[in-house]
Amino acid sequence: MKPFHILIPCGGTGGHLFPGIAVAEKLIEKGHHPLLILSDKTVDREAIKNKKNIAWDSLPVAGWPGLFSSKIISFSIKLFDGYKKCRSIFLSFKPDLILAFGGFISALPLFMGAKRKLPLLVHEANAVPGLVTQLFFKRADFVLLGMEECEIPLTPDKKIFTGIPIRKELCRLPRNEACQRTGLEPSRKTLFIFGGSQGASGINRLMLQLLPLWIEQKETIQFIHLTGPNDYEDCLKAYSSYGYRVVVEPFSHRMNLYYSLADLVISRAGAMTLTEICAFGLPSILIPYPYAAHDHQTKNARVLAKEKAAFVFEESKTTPQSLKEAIDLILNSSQLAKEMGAAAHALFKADATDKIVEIIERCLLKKEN
Ligand SMILES: CC(=O)N[C@H]1[C@@H](OP(=O)(O)OP(=O)(O)OC[C@H]2O[C@@H](n3ccc(=O)[nH]c3=O)[C@H](O)[C@@H]2O)O[C@H](CO)[C@@H](O)[C@@H]1O
Repeated sequence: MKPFHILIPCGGTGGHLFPGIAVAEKLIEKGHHPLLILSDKTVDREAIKNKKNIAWDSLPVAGWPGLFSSKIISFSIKLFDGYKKCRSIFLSFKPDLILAFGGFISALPLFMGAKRKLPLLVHEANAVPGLVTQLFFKRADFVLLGMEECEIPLTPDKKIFTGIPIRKELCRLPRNEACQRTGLEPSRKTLFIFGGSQGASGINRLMLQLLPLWIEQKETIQFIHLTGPNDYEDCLKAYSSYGYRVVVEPFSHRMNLYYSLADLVISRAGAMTLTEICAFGLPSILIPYPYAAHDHQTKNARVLAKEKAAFVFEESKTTPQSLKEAIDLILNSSQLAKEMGAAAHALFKADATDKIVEIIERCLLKKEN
């Protein structure tokens, strides 16, 4: 097959960007030329910085602020600049197909791709379709679903359940090796806490309130806590003041080490995070972000809860005591932990990347003929 140019808008947040990276790496392996379109946000720069082999550009656009928002003027200016930049990317890169992973960054490339009658693929990671999917699903050649539960009013031949592509470096390491590389101990129970790609102040707050309750288990437990940029110092100080064994980072590129060590994950319920929990077959306690659009994180979390793979806690009703009870229940019952992990692993679609690349190539061949 001749090499094609594939434009992949996937910036704005780790949950969109990491699947884009996974597909881009596979496309490069197959001799194609992908170009990722990112946003100007720090999280995008952080996530792409170790991927020197992947070409990317960025658009200066912002998310839709709402019609009556005071940010509507700055949104419009950015949209105009974004339009000009996007047009120049189309002129120089000459894409053959657009694969969009949703989020505000996808709208302009999909719009321009549609105007040029290019094949369009829209990947919807969540259990509820986001704004971009709602705007473009009718025009897309195929909508690719991260979760089968996502309802989109299309005939079954137009929507394909692919799952969510996972970065190839996210593979399990032996516990001893992961401990050596993190300074943690293999014999201790390990809680892995994080809040998606940008941290979660709600989860950080709950954990800080919880820390005094574990003092008696201090010698048998250890923590890995990715805080996001805002609460890093406070969290680090709190763990140190109680003398816990812990790794605290604002953002980490060592997710494979941490998933390999985790006995239990406590996290938000972003779609990419859930896919990774399932890939590693881990039990989890999910605290969905309460302000996510259409409460999609709660619906994502329910997909795991329905299979008894995760406990779901509503942030506003969660107390440190209720959270600790659930954590202790899972950590103290290896049978329960094993069953939850196995239920999570059964939900994992290991061939998501291959399937998406196959669909891309099928669309390109059809366009050629
Ligand atoms: C608040 C909100 O609306 N968040 C959305 C956003 O979340 P967000 O960007 O947080 O995405 P996810 O939770 O799905 O994924 C987070 C990703 O960041 C990685 N990671 C995280 C922390 C870290 O230190 N290092 C690191 O590499 C994780 O391994 C994972 O790959 O996009 C997701 C995909 O559409 C949605 O499901 C989420 O609901």
